[in-house]
Amino acid sequence: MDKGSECCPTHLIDGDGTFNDDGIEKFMKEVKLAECGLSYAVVSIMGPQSSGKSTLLNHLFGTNFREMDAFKGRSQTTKGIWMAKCAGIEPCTLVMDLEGTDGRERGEDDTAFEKQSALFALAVSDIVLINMWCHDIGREQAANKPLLKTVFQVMMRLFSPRKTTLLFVIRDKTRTPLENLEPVLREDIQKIWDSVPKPQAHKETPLNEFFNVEVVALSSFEEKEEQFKEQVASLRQRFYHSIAPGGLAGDRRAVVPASGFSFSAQQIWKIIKENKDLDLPAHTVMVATVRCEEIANEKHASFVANEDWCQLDEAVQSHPVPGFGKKLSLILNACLSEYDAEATYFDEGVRSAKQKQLEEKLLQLVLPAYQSMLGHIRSGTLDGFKEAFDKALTGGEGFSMAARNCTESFMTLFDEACEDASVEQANWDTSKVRDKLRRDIDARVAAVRAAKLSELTTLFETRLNEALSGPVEALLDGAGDDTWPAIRKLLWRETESAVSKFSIAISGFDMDEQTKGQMMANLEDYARGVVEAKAKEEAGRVLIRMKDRFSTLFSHDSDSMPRVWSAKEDIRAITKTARSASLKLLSVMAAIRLDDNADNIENTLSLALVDSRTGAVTNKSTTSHDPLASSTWDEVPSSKTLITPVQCKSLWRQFKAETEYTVTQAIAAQEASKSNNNWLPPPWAIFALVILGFNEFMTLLRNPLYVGVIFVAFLLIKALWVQLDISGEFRNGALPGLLSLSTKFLPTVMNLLRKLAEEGQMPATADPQRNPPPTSKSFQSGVTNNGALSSSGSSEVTSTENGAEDSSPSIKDKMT
Ligand SMILES: Nc1nc2c(ncn2[C@@H]2O[C@H](COP(=O)(O)OP(=O)(O)OP(=O)(O)O)[C@@H](O)[C@H]2O)c(=O)[nH]1
Repeated sequence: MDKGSECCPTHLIDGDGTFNDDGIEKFMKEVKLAECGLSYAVVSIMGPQSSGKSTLLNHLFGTNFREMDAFKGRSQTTKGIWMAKCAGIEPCTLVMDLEGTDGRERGEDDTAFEKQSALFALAVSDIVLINMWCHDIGREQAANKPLLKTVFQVMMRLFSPRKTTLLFVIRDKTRTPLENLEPVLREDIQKIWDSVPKPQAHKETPLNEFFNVEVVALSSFEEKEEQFKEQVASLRQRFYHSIAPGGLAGDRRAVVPASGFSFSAQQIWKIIKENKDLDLPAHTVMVATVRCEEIANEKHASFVANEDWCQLDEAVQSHPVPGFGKKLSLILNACLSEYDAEATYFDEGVRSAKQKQLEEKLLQLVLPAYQSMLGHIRSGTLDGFKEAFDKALTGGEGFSMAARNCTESFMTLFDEACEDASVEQANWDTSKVRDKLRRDIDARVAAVRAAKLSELTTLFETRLNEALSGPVEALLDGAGDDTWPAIRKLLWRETESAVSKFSIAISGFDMDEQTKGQMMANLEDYARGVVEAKAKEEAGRVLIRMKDRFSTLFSHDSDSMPRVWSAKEDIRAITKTARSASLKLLSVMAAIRLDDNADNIENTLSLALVDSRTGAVTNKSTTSHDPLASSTWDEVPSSKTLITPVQCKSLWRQFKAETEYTVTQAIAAQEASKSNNNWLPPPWAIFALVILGFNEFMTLLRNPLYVGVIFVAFLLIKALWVQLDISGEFRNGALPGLLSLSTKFLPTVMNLLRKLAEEGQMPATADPQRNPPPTSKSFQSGVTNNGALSSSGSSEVTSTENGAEDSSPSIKDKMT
């Protein structure tokens, strides 16, 4: 017999009924029971004390249970329950050596432990060996009868018990063949079965529904050791593949997977100790629940510590991980597969429920990482969209087309990326993230659209501003009858052109007609606004413009040459024309006329401010009705009024006051011109003088002395004329001129004579070469010097001289 490798038996339950938790765990690890799944069997042996049970097990299974020393006498060696692994038997077979029954050590009445251990053995074992002496068969007082009774009684306490094989091992068989012994034994067993009180449900249940009864007889180990060993070797064969169909083991209902064996045994013993009934199927579920839970927790913990998962989790915090879904699914699958592999033999319902729980727990654990991944995908897609959209717009693609194409392609990219990130085990919904992305993309499109439209609007507004401001200003500057029609024409033309170009420019923005119409209307309004603003601006400068226009027309003739206020100029008519032109300007500036509505402003103004019959300004304050005493014009809305009637009146008054001086100056200049030009006698008098004075004139010409005297007299008179500023004195009238001259005449003559005397004395005292005698030229310059001297002595004279120069160029001409 091949005993294989022996290992030390473990004391599973001690004599006091204490379960050896640590011992069984250690034992399970030693024999690697957890790896066996359902491929293991449990055998236990019961029987009277010192009936050679340990001896049989050691020979049968190659175990190392303590045997009683034959030479020391029959006393109890096995206390409680021991467990060992059978050597060299497949599948893995565990064997339990139970404390012998009927022991003197516990006393006659202490059968509690016997019952408990019997129930434990029946609950845990597939095969129960019942060791009995051959000579007990058929005996009324057989040692194993109470044992069998106990076995059958406790069997009733197992709900839906598994069918256990009871292998009766008849020890020290006699010459009586087994064929004769077995029926007697079975009869004994049946009798005991019948005598056992059963619950109502099992009153009629036959023995073979609970037990497979097998019988084997062995020779005495002590007397016929060789035969004993041979028979044991033969019996051992029956334990090979005991759990296979038709094997020695009973049915395998409610069998606990090997990894749950220790826990199951522990719980069964606990229940037995508490003297409760043992519901094996419920127990199996309980064991499965606990074990599956344990396995699931172990797998969860190992997943948390899994290196691949940790790396993936860390990576996804900072950046998107390509193939995230596949990688995570693989790690999850590996973990769940490990769970399945370990929990596979436990109750199906419990196992799958726990697997689901584990899966949920794991998915809960990885959810934040998945969400991070989705966040990366969303933000990455949005960034990509922005870039592609901007590029498409820069590349000249139409706005709507670019928005649609980019949106579609990037939503598809998002869906693909989500697919790549999706975890096989989870059915997570990405619609919320997708919706958010869609909203972000739409918001971006809307923002870009608003910016582009605003850009376009600003561009067209700037163009309109440039196209309208200058020309409108120029048109208003030359205010006339055609000003507003021309402005209207300009406005219409520029607006039409701008609106049609704007319409083409915004056609790519896929806008509804209403919005489009509104935008074009806004542009039109803007154009009108530009014109109106310009008109307002010009209206603010109307007084300056009026004065400019007045002075331009007043001071320049029809050829734009500066006027000389000679006598022939009609100042009154010129003033009237210039004022009318200024009034025209005022009437043009008074209101905005972009709507081609006729108004009566010009007429009202000219009637109210200029009296056409007399050409003089009418003083309306004296009349009963003043059409300008109003703040609105008839037929002109106040929004279109630039200068109200009252303001016009006030402006006109100011204008008049400020231009009056110019007119006065002109009149004065003309008067001066007239008086300057009147010093010569009339032509007929000159003609008469020539005719009548011809003889005297000829006499003078014939006598050079006369000519010299006349010349000196002329010079003297001329000097006096200049000194006395005779033309200047008479400018203010004849009488004031005569009075002024009468007071100045004598001193001036005296002064002249004194100068002449001084000049006459000089040749006698001075070097005649350095001071030559005065010639006619030096005398003339002396006159000039006198004038200069006089000017230094009398500012009045200087101003008079200057005045003469200014007002009478003819005098100047004569002087030169
Ligand atoms: N007559 C007889 N004696 C045997 C046989 N086998 C073993 N013995 C003897 O019986 C005595 C008890 O043997 P164990 O194997 O210790 O018996 P046990 O039933 O395990 O004893 P406990 O564990 O104390 O209940 C030993 O002295 C053995 O030599 C047998 O087949 N026939």
